[in-house]
Amino acid sequence: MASSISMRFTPQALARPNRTTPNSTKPHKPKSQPKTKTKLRTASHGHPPPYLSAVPGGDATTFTRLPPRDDFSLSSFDSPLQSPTEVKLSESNTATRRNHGIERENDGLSVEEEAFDGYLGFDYGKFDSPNEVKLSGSSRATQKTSRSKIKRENDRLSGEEDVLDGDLGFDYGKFEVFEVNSDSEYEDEGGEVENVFGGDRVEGEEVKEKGVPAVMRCFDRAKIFVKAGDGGNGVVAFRREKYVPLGGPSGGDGGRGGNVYVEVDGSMNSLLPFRQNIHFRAGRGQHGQGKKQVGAKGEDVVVKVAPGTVVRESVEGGNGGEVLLELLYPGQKALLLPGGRGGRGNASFKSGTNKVPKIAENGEGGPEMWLELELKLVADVGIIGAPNAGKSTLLSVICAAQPAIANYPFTTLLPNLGVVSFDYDTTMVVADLPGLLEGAHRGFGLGHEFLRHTERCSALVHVVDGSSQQPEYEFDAVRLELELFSPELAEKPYLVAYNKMDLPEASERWISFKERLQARGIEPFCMSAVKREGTHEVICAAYELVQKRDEDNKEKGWTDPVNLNHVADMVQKQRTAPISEFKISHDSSTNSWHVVGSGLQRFVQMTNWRYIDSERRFQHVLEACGVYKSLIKLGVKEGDTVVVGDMEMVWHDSAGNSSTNLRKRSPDSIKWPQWT
Ligand SMILES: Nc1nc2c(ncn2[C@@H]2O[C@H](COP(=O)(O)OP(=O)(O)OP(=O)(O)O)[C@@H](O)[C@H]2O)c(=O)[nH]1
Ligand SMILES: [Mg+2]
Repeated sequence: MASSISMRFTPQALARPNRTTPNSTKPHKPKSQPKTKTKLRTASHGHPPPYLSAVPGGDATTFTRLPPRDDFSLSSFDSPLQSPTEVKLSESNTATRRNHGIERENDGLSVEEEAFDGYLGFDYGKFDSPNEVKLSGSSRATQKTSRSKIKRENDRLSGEEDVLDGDLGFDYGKFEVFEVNSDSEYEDEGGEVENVFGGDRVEGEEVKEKGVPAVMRCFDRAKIFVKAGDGGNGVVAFRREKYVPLGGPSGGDGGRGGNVYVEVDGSMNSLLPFRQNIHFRAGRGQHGQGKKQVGAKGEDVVVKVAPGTVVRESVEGGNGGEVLLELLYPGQKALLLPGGRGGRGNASFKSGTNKVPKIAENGEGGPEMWLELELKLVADVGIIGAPNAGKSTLLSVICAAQPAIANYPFTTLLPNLGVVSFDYDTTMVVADLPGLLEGAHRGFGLGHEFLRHTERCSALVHVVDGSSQQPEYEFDAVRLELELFSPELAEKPYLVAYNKMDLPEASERWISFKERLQARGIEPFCMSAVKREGTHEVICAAYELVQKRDEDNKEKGWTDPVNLNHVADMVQKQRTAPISEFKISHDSSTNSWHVVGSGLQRFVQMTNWRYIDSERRFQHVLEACGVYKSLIKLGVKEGDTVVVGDMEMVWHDSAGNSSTNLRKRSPDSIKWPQWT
């Protein structure tokens, strides 16, 4: 390819969520946000507890730590003086959470908040005073969802009032953060240890891990509910026509329920649309009608996802269950859940022995499940490194991508993709990831959230900031974070690119850095991304690693999973489970017997108890598949409760006519199966 393409997950995309549902075919209509004015409630009475009193001196490190993620709920938010605000993914306006008043007084520290909007970004560039926290934000007036005021007074500094243009997410663009010491804890004047960012942190307790704010989580993770359509019911009908006596049964079958598909939409680059729409239900089949008319099929539902989406079964309390699908390429379409079969009408039950059947089935229930979607970038090479190392600069000089570059950490908040073209045939996708901090695995910074995107990369380029105080320490810290995140990731082939060689401090340290790494068996590269020197060598070496990896994979016989419909196949297999496969368990305390088997369960669910013949058929099937025999063998007694599927029945020892052993309880006590 002569020209390079670049894709970028723009923060603006977060600020203006796409309101179209993934399965919608309607053109996108921007909806105006409701103008909710959220006035900040400040604790104006009395003095709130001191925020910080004194900052003990700490050893300066080359790393600047971000506060733990708990700071997204500043202690003032947790204050009992203020009404708690619930944040839900479904809420389009997340700004309400952030627009609560903050008022603190403190002897040693002033905290000033103006606005939270836009997206996450720490500005360490304005890193003035070691004991001052400033939170301020520029107004990104794309969606003025709410306006709030934060007034802050301080014993030393006069308060300042600012109007918030509440938007999605934080704008840390002008977020000035003081250098916190290693534990984000400070001793106040009384000598007590206090958590800077509020919360009930107990000494020695692990730093609470928290995800990024909802708006960012939605970018690459989502939880959705899918349900295939139920089948339509069959009906009992008889042909009535002039001059046609005894027209016979003519009840039609119900229609099949709609299927649930998952399709890769090349135009999507995030899972953000799932913020608005998380329930996907296929239509149910129509009921059958007289004249042997079969019900119409239910409408299918197509869940559209971005390329690189991993679909997992959601496990309660777990971190995602088994991987069901990995959808990498646009156009891939998987049948996930097939709709339920339509119930048969009485025309289908006509036989030589029963010419006037008064029986019809319910439609089969459509399966349903909660899914966890995770978007992983499909990149060949991932650029990793500490914040401000020059990762984005490297991406910008090797391809046409134009990521934001600035001289402060966390310029890159979301991964940037770029396509590097070597010649017409050879291209390579490179991802520039947000910077990694020491402690990232415990939730510091942003980079950790995006590390999983590198799981698909064949190789990593580790950019080291040569101008930092201790480049080797920086290198080791990032490597350690990789290992802590995932040992497999740390085993990926990588190369080290020592950057900013144009700066004298970097070139001075290069020789010692190189020698130390060589002693460890690593051959580092040096480059100046800004001057485009040495970058070509780095990227060519990365390409070689990618090629080598691909060849290794080919040798191992690695292939993409071909059958995308295997979940649907599994469902179908379960459906065809023979009715004679069941297990019986006995509860002696209640004298009840539970007959469990997926074939039987399905049979009970599809039995329409409104028709007398249905019950007769039910008894007959239970006898034929050996349930009666097994129960008698296990010692069932007169009056015992027998639960088959959802149906509760009572056992009667009736000699001779064994087919009526199981009878429904008196109408009041019957527990009817739930179909809806
Ligand atoms: N002198 C010099 N400066 C560089 C070089 N490469 C990058 N920079 C500067 O370093 C600063 C940070 O560069 P970025 O590319 O934004 O760094 P990054 O690693 O993407 O940073 P984050 O996205 O915040 O993690 C910018 O001011 C760049 O101009 C280089 O080779 N020489
Ligand atoms: Mg960057």
